[in-house]
Amino acid sequence: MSTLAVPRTGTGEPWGPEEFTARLRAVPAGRYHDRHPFNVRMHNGALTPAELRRWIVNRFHYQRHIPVKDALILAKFDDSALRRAWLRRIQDHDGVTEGEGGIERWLRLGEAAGIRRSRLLSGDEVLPGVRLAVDGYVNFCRLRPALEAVAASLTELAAPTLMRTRIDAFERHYPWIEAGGLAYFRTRIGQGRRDSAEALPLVVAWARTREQQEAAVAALRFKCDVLWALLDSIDTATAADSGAGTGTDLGVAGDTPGPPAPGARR
Ligand SMILES: O=C(O)c1cc(C(=O)O)c2c(n1)C(=O)C(=O)c1cc(C(=O)O)[nH]c1-2
Repeated sequence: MSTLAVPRTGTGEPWGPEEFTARLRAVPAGRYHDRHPFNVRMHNGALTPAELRRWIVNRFHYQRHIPVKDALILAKFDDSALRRAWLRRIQDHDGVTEGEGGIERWLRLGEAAGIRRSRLLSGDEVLPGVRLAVDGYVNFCRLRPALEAVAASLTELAAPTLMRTRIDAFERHYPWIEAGGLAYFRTRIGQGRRDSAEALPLVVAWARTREQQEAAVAALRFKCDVLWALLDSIDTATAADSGAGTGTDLGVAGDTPGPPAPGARR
């Protein structure tokens, strides 16, 4: 796992809170997935409907696992206030009642793009690399200490800006997606800000030794790699389409799903 590959000296004096915070912030500033070629093409309006639909289908796999990894993190806390705060994250995605929450909003995004919710829910078209990236994140949160699992969520420091860029890009370049479908992204701007503003002081307070601080920075790097690898996988499927010259649209609403993406799990 990449966290093990990151050298940890752990021998130095701990960084002061300001330096540590700056080092944490520098991670997504340098390697967040907003720079990934697939996202760059999305923002430039260069994606075909088939490519955008493939992204929506595959990103749903990430979305539906966020409350799972948050439940694993919650189980590590021995403090009621912390558990309450983390429970809210789960509710942000699952809703408090049926028909609410981020997962429901993502399903509506799919519908706004012409993808039936049953196709998202089936998971049939999730690419192998996307499965591995998401498993990697969930298992990281399962196995690593709370400090590192919470530090990994700090990619959200960069997410609100990306959400704004994405909303602008969708409105400008992909008007065939019904406007109501963008509610997921609009809601996440505030939630991402609040989540990262809450998590950052926890990480700064919990990491008392240099080794813990370095582990937190490594966790955040690992999470950036998860997001990057996820897009690599989607991008490779896109490249395979172009190579085959098909440009097959896998996502149009209909009772019969299109053929699976190249490399998709059958
Ligand atoms: O669309 C994106 O680019 C993006 C990125 C991230 C992120 O940075 O991890 C999250 C989300 N979206 C998101 O919607 C979301 O709910 C979320 C939760 C978390 C997390 O690690 O706890 N990251 C993200």
